[in-house]
Amino acid sequence: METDSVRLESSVWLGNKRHRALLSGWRFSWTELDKKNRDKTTISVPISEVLAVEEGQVEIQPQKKVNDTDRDFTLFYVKRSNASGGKGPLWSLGRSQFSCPSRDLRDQWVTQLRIAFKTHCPSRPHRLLVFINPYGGKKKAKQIYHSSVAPLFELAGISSHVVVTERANQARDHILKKDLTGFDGVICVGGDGMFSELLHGVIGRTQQEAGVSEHDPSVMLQPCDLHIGIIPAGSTDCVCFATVGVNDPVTSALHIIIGDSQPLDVCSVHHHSTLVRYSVSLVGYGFYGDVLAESERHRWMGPLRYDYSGCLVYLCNRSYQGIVQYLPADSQITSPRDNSRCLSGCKVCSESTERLFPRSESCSSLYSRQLSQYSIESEGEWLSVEGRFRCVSLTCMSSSCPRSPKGLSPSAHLADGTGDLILVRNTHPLGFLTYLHRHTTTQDQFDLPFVEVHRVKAVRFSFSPGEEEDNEESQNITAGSLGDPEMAREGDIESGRLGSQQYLTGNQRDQGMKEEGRKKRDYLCGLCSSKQSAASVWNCDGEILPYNEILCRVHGQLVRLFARGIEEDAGFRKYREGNRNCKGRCFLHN
Ligand SMILES: CCCCCCCCCCCCC/C=C/[C@@H](O)[C@H](COP(=O)(O)O)NC(=O)CCCCC
Ligand SMILES: Nc1ncnc2c1ncn2[C@@H]1O[C@H](COP(=O)(O)OP(=O)(O)O)[C@@H](O)[C@H]1O
Ligand SMILES: [Ca+2]
Repeated sequence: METDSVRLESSVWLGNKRHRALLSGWRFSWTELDKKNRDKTTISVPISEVLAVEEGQVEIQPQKKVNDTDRDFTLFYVKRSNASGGKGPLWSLGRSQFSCPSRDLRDQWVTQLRIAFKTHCPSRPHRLLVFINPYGGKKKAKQIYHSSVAPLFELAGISSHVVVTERANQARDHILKKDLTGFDGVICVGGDGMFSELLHGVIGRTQQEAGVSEHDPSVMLQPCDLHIGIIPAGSTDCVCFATVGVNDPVTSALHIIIGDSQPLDVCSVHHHSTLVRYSVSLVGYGFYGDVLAESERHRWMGPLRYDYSGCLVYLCNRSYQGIVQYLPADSQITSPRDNSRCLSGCKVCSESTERLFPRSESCSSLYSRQLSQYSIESEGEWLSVEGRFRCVSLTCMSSSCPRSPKGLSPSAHLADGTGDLILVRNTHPLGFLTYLHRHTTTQDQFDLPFVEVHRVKAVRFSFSPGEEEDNEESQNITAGSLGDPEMAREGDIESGRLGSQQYLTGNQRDQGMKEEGRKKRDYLCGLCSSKQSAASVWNCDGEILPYNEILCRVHGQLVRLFARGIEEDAGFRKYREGNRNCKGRCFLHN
């Protein structure tokens, strides 16, 4: 329940200008007064966006410096950048130094402001577990964290335990196995692959603790309380961009500090009744799978590897035969072509919370929700599409990123419990180029005769193995029914990005890894030179999955991020669109 807000009002000085400062209604504002005591400009900051109040004149960059005069205090708060001419999603640290008429009044201001943000913002994190991937993106994650993020955490009184990873999956395993008592959130400094490690750790741990089997595709997964924060320092940074609106370490750090909370839909991916991955941004076959596989050979190029591989794969001109079955979402509510955008405070997402988690949920209604949400057995509701596809993608969110500021599905929602399925049928090379190019412009990429898009709750994919992809048996070894997932986790072999990330045991795992490695190698070598009928691989949030058949389900609002969705007003939209129009491509704040 909301407690009464604190109130204080007095005259203060900012530099040599007199102001009236007012703390009231959970806002702190200061108004410049002219010589005749008339109001000039007012700046108003919600208490929820105040980071810290310090006695004296304080600076934190490059180092904390305090000039302790006994009538001064410094306020640190979230400042919307107006570099774009409007209130875009880019935030910076605001700092204002106030001088009070007396020390007593200064002490009152400091006390009251601190009381205000402590009582009004109880969900701010106090202790964070931070994972830094020193090899992600342009290999600048450590520098980004220590120079731009750590000083802000310190200023806000957040203590952090930092782990610089030494191998792939270290962050995931840490979250799965180590004592996390006292941590209010886990943070990754890296790209989408690093985020994915945290996602798997947090979901896996929550299910372990709740006694839920992740391998059962019809199970109702337990929503996760531990928040995930992302400091972007990777190559695509799609999850950060799509949930914050910009890839900027300071903006993300500020969202973390003020304890923002954004629920996120997650898609589970099963192969033959075994959970193989979770995904939030992309489960893609064909073009996106081929680009990812090709890009792994050029990792030394850093983020540019995707552009280079994208061109190569485009020139290969490949398509794949398959069957896609999907369970449509309720088309009465929203549609992927309704031209809406999921922005901060999205009504569709907040109304979905009620639908996904009814308030009067008893044990029995929880059970009935499980059955109704996952009535996979009601075969009549599934629709089927067969054909030859350039690419097939499923995304739980818009998947916007600097390469594509409106994303794979611009009207998708972050937390509505649905995903968008995009089917791009085989077409001539120029047609496909038009489709790809439209991701970077304001033109509608779905308004093409060979593209269809559906809002879905679940999808089954089955691609026909081609001549090179004839070993169904090896897939059973790699990811068949593998028994106790807990046992498997214990002995999980460390692997690079191309290695197995499944929870396998003993010989099965070794054999499976060899097979999987062989398939990936064959795939990479065969790109372009192989026949049209060869299989692609799945791109699952940047991880390669070499299966022909998978089952995907969307789990509404399964995890929570320290974010609030994209804040965008008309001014920023104009700036963004202007940027795009002038160059055709729009790379924002990367
Ligand atoms: C002619 C211009 C073509 C431009 C096409 C642009 C389409 C961009 C859509 C991007 C969707 C991104 C979905 C997110 C995927 C990431 O999870 C994954 C891994 O990221 P990271 O760990 O940071 O490396 N990134 C990719 O798979 C890159 C796909 C790039 C495709 C060109
Ligand atoms: N110390 C490490 N050495 C090797 N790989 C790592 C390490 N730490 C994390 N990884 C793996 O690196 C992959 C890519 O990391 P990411 O931060 O997403 O960078 P990028 O966006 O450039 O792909 C992730 O899948 C992660 O599992
Ligand atoms: Ca969604």
